[in-house]
Amino acid sequence: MNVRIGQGYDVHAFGDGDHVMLGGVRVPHEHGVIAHSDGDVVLHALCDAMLGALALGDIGRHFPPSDPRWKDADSRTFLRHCNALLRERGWRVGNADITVVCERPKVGPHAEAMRAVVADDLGIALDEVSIKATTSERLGFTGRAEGIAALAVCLLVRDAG
Ligand SMILES: Nc1ccn([C@@H]2O[C@H](COP(=O)(O)O)[C@@H](O)[C@H]2O)c(=O)n1
Ligand SMILES: C[C@@]1(CO)OP(=O)(O)OP(=O)(O)OC[C@H]1O
Repeated sequence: MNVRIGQGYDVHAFGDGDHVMLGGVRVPHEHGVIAHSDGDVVLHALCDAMLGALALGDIGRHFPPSDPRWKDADSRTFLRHCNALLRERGWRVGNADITVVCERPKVGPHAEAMRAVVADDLGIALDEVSIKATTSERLGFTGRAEGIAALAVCLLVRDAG
């Protein structure tokens, strides 16, 4: 079996609003995020990890922020597109591990729903998707609750043939 590895990172600043989208799940919060799309840092970081594993560029190359088609877009559209790019090349995500960094909102209560969305969109098993969270102990921009960040690592697998 052939394998590839990729990593991704995304940040969005908090702004006006009453929820954030995380892993395709609407999470109530006292702020929204400032973004061209729905600003889902979990899915953006994961897309970048998947694209990076095959050296296919980054999310901004595939979905330019200058393109009005992606205004307020559902980031699951990006995830499914990236997954299709891998699948048509014979690859699939073997597993993905994602960490969300923010003081608030609490991610834990929503993590299982996020895992289910990601596993469904990638067509992989639930136990192949991990979503974790940490604060940054009130340090830095996440610690001051100015924004939210996510880091993703994924392994791609392909049957040797
Ligand atoms: N936004 C967050 C941040 C953290 N958690 C959960 O709390 C645990 C402790 O966080 P520390 O930063 O103090 O280590 C962490 O392991 C998560 O389980 C969370 O759900 N949402
Ligand atoms: C997702 C895109 C879509 O236009 O815009 P944003 O929602 O602003 O998110 P970002 O993480 O900055 O990635 C760039 C773009 O691809």
